[in-house]
Amino acid sequence: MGRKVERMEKKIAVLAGDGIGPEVMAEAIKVLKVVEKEFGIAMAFEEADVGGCAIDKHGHALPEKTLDVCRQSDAILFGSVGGPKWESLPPEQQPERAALLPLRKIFDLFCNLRPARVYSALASASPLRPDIVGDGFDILCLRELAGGIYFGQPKGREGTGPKERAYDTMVYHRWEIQRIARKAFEIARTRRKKVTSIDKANVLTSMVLWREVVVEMARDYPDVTLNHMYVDNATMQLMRDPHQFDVLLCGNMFGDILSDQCAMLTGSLGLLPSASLGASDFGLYEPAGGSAPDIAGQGIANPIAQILSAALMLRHSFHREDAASAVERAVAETIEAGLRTADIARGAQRPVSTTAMGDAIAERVRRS
Ligand SMILES: NC(=O)c1ccc[n+]([C@@H]2O[C@H](COP(=O)([O-])OP(=O)(O)OC[C@H]3O[C@@H](n4cnc5c(N)ncnc54)[C@H](O)[C@@H]3O)[C@@H](O)[C@H]2O)c1
Ligand SMILES: CC(C)[C@H](C(=O)O)[C@@H](O)C(=O)O
Ligand SMILES: [Mg+2]
Repeated sequence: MGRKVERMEKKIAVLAGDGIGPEVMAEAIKVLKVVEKEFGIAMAFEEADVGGCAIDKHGHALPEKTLDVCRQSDAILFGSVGGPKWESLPPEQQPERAALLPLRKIFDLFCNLRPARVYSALASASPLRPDIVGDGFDILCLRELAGGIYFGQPKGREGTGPKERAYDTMVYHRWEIQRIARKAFEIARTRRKKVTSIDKANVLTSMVLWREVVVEMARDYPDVTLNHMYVDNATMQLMRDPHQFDVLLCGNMFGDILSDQCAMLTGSLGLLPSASLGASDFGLYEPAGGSAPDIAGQGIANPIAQILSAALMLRHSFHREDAASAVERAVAETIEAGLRTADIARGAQRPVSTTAMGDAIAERVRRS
């Protein structure tokens, strides 16, 4: 079929984590094993402990050995971390703070792509009215991932009694805004050429700088339309008319919040993949949603976000557009064929298990 055969083996650090992480990860690996065979991409998968399960086994959410596995890999495929079991630990030891945020920071993965698109067969799974969903929409939530209030200093907690206080600081440097804005404009050029920059410049000084820098950067991209929107209005506009958006350029916290909203507007959080990228081909790929403790262990989680994250890895870290789009097509066709996990089943539709959804997608990749 004239497909390119990769000579170099791609090393993938597989960090499944907690809750539904291992369940959905198994389906993504299943699909990647078919890709390996059908598309001639040699892949070596190395599993490593992360999150709450790593705390239980090794006393730390991100053991040094896991970090070494990541350092020696071409990409990280990440599941999810956290859950009620570890919520009583001191905040800085909890899986999210002690594993996921350090991974993003250590590898300087500042650029987080969260593509939210409506599959035509799934339009009825969206909570939006049919006349609003229309033929569907396709929004790229582009989230700055290595700065902002998540990492800004100082942060802390001090004092006791009524005077006890706790604080976080929203900090953005010019260079941090420049590099994520450049990505937004470059990506918009490959799409519908529109960037909506989300801020709260009417209140937050860091967001005043955000807006100024985005305006400056836009001068290099006269072919791209730029507009600005306050984050509170954006939550409303996403419900009212999602079609007005192409690339949503967001800081770290606003992107976290708006991406969950975008996911649900497409039908479920279980559909939204993500790619966290830096300056090189290396990336971390994970579903936008979390460990879903409410459904973990039941075999009913939707594996699509994890499988689509693997597709993003094929595209962005391995530059295999052919394999990436084959996986995305297989997902679309499986949905067209009527398969639904519980989160996207509506009315009389009978939900299938996590494994059945993974099997069906893998089979379609095999036949592609
Ligand atoms: N990347 C990550 O590791 C990550 C991301 C978000 C939340 N978390 C952590 O996960 C834990 C639970 O957080 P939460 O409940 O706020 O958010 P969550 O994303 O885990 O779950 C929110 C809701 O979405 C549903 N959901 C999520 N993914 C799904 C899937 N694949 N299929 C079907 N339904 C799905 C869940 O069942 C739940 O009802 C917390 O510890 C949180 O910090 C981790
Ligand atoms: C688990 C948490 C630290 C994480 C975030 O806030 O970035 C998650 O919500 C996400 O969207 O990736
Ligand atoms: Mg989130």
